[in-house]
Amino acid sequence: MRFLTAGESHGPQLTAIIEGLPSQLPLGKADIDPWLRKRQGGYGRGRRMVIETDEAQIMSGVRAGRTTGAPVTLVIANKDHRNWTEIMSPEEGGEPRKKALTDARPGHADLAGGIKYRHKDLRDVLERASARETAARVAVGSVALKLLGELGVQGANHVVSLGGIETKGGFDWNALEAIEESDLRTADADAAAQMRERIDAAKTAGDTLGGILEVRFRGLPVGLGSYAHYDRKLDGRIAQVCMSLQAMKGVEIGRAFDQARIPGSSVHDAVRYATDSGGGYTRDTNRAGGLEAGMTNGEELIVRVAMKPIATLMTPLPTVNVVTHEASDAARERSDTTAVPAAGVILQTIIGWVLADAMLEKFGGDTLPELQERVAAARAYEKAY
Ligand SMILES: Cc1cc2nc3c(=O)[nH]c(=O)nc-3n(C[C@H](O)[C@H](O)[C@H](O)COP(=O)(O)O)c2cc1C
Ligand SMILES: C=C(O[C@@H]1CC(C(=O)O)=C[C@@H](OP(=O)(O)O)[C@H]1O)C(=O)O
Repeated sequence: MRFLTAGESHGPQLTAIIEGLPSQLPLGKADIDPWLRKRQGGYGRGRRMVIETDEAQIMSGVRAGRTTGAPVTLVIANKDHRNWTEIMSPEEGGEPRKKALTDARPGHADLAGGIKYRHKDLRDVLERASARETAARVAVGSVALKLLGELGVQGANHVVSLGGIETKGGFDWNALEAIEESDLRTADADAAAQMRERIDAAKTAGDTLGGILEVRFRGLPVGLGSYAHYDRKLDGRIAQVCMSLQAMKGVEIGRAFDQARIPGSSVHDAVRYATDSGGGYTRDTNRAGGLEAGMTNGEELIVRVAMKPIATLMTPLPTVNVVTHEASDAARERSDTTAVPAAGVILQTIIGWVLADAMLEKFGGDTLPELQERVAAARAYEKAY
């Protein structure tokens, strides 16, 4: 499978085209829109999220609630565009240049992007660098999650820490409802209350906060990805999509950074075979986070990602005006104080894409029923092996 997205933050719409989906996959707005709404949520987001109520229009590739095998086109309107029609107009004219953004924000794409594409109005950079683009990626990823669901794979995401406040108790699949109900995507209500206070304080100070997200998937068959070549290794492919998400600066599988400090006997997962309960391999622990040698090993996939604090500061850092070269304060654009909870939602959907793609690679199939048959056969083989 492959996909492309297009669209600017304040342009008319975001567009995504997915190619290579099997036919006969039940698919409708109801599979996509809840993910778009979740991505907009979370305590600490800015006023843009009040303007937008994201929903996807399915423009091709689906008829009567099922994929046909043709490319699927998804469109998400930017409601805010009506306030930016002149500034964003593709026509040549004065308006965009009059309001040029020239005070490059440290931590954002502005300066390097301006030099790279030779823009002096840094809006030409930020419009596409903006994480608004992630609405399109989430729409695409939600389709992947739908496919995974049909193949018996379930995902989850939660906030591990935000602004230095750690959640306690780890992750529990039984706590999914509490996570979904929390505006900080954690079942730890005490930590959430502290996070809210810290976000309020950061906002008052004109500052911003980052955090750590965890994404999990269970029900994955053994052997997605491969050890045979670097670009087929699933850990590398997962890290790529995570790192390509705006503001993500670190990825670990399992608890890799802690494990780097302790001996192997406390890191690797002992193997058993369950002769008494219908067969199948089990592990005493899952410290590897479900991946060995670039392949799923049948255990739960655990990915953790570090998000840096938002770059746009209302109490700005010193910068330089790229037209006059004079010292100035970094541009103050409307902005989020934190987007950590939203990032968990995005990460789950985009990792879901990698997993769905790896499923299709291993099992093939032009249609969902063929894929389902092959996955079922692989699961039986895994147990008996
Ligand atoms: C959901 C989400 C929302 C974001 N909102 C903002 C924002 O309001 N203001 C901002 O400066 N950066 C925001 N960012 C981060 C920037 O887009 C990002 O830092 C920038 O594109 C530079 O890329 P890099 O941080 O990956 O180096 C957001 C990121 C995500 C994932
Ligand atoms: C629009 C979204 O996020 C935006 C991401 C973003 C950035 O610089 O990345 C900057 C802000 O843009 P605006 O100035 O329009 O409020 C965020 O709101 C979104 O997530 O849908």
